[in-house]
Amino acid sequence: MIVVKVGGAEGINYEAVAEDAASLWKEGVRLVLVHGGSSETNKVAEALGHPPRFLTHPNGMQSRLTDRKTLEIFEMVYCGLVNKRLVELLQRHGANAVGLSGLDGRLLVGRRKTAVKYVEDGKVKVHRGDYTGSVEEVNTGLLRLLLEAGYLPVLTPPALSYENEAINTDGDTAAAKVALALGAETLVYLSNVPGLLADYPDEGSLVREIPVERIDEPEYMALAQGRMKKKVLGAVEAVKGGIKRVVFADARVERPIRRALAGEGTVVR
Ligand SMILES: Nc1ncnc2c1ncn2[C@@H]1O[C@H](COP(=O)(O)OP(=O)(O)OP(=O)(O)O)[C@@H](O)[C@H]1O
Repeated sequence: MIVVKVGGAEGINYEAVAEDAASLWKEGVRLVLVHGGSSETNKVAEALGHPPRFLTHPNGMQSRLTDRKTLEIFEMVYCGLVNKRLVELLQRHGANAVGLSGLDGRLLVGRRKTAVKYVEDGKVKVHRGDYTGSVEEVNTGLLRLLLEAGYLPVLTPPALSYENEAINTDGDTAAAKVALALGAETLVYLSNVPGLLADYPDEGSLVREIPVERIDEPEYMALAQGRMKKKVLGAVEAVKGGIKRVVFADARVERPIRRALAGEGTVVR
């Protein structure tokens, strides 16, 4: 079983991702796709006159401020535009794909974080009423039902809170939870870069391998900084949880999944 998370940054070759996923599928490889949609969401939000806002948390991480209107725009893009684009392309390439959000059949359930701490002008403040949260449970029964019946699931945030509200949740973490819950051997993260870059955006600085047992060494700790911190630490956690390897690879190329499986990109194991 392979879980592939398709990032939502500019430049993703959806056609190539779908063609590759469908051909693997037809060869009998069991596959679940999870996708993002961040850059399209930003564009649609601008166009609808509700521009994106981001909060910087005390630990330096950033997240999208998600009020009710933002959540609705997020759903339009993730569950609508991006999910259906992938399902259509997969169907065109012969895979019987089914697109589902975390809400459908309680596929991804988690805790809503209504009060979010953020930093502004050097001060820690609290933003209330946010529709964000993290996935804690995956409905593997529903996923197995689909997989066993020959469908290719295409999953997207939002998740469902315990109070049955939609919550914006991080796609990378959701993909890791799905991979762990299904006992996948490989988790692939595709985005618009060749993998993890030690000196972003210099593509020549691609990190080929991160051995999890050496993550505490300064050379590897240095990689777990800024925007990449969540990705690196999330991958380490996934491997520690039982996934054999996590590969960060390029989604701008032909056959992106096969290349990742061949070890092109950053391999965390
Ligand atoms: N050190 C780094 N190595 C690689 N990529 C980096 C690094 N620092 C920042 N990035 C950026 O991180 C982004 C991660 O891509 P990804 O598509 O997963 O975005 P995302 O915001 O997680 O998308 P979504 O939330 O829609 O899934 C890339 O677009 C890349 O440009």
